[in-house]
Amino acid sequence: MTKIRIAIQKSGRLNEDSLQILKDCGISIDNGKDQLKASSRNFPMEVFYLRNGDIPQYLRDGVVDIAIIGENVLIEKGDDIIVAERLGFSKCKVSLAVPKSFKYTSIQDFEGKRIATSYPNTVINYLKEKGIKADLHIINGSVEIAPNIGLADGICDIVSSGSTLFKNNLKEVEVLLKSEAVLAVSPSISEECKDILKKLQFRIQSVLRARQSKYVLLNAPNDRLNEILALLPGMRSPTVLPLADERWSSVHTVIQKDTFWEVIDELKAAGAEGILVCPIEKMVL
Ligand SMILES: Nc1ncnc2c1ncn2[C@@H]1O[C@H](COP(=O)(O)OP(=O)(O)OP(=O)(O)O)[C@@H](O)[C@H]1O
Ligand SMILES: O=P(O)(O)OC[C@H]1O[C@H](OP(=O)(O)OP(=O)(O)O)[C@H](O)[C@@H]1O
Ligand SMILES: [Mg+2]
Repeated sequence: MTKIRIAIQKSGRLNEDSLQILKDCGISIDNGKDQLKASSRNFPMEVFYLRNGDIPQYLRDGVVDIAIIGENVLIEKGDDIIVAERLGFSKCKVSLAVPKSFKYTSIQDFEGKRIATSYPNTVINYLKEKGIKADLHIINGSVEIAPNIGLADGICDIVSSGSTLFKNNLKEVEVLLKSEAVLAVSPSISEECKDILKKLQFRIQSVLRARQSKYVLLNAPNDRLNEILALLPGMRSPTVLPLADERWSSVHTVIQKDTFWEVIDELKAAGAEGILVCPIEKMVL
């Protein structure tokens, strides 16, 4: 039986969330400690645990069919590789930063300067677009320390909370790209694996949709029901059920997690009571 070969990060920031999304898709993986390859018991899938930075090459060579990888790494090393899904975790930016004391005015300030980075292609392409020439100093980690030890005038690296920049007396001056974990596909994926990928994407989409939504139940006084319903954008329209007390109804619907607090305040103001907000496990449209 054909199995789709998926690469996920062996250890690091993407590992746990990558395994979690597969688990939420109902895919169980037999995972022996220190195993570099594992199989699923209930889905035609083989998992390869690899370094994030090596994954674009494995996709290109067809050693794996798909991968969960930081989009920033794909942009740096695999712009020929297709993104099938954006997965919504490991969100970060790739940015240029300079010492706080540097009076930065524009990208022109990087002309002739030394930039330390682990993302040379990303930096070169960005500077080329802006017509700037700079010297790149390629290092694999602890990039933020480079200006403090006299190795570079500025850096280009991942920024998330900004605390690493802050601790190293640096400030972000240009955002080159925004990234998140993505499901990437090998250019040489077989037709059989494409069918398995379709099934996986269907599951991933249901999981991601559910993660973004909440199931809301509330009691509404009938004389203000229309006002309350107008506040609730449901999947189709809210479900309204009569309560034993005929002056009240029970309203069920799904709302976006992001709009949750705003809507809740408005619902309370409109007379809703006993509001329950529940997580949703899967959401199939
Ligand atoms: N601080 C952060 N906040 C959010 N996402 C991040 C952060 N740092 C890295 N990432 C994302 O997670 C990915 C993996 O980062 P991590 O530091 O675990 O691995 P790495 O050392 O770059 O890769 P490798 O697996 O090749 O050793 C990055 O490519 C990026 O997409
Ligand atoms: O803006 P922040 O929230 O501080 O995150 C940014 C930092 O996170 C990453 O490093 P990581 O912790 O993964 O260490 P690494 O250099 O060993 O990969 C990245 O390389 C930055 O240094
Ligand atoms: Mg890192």
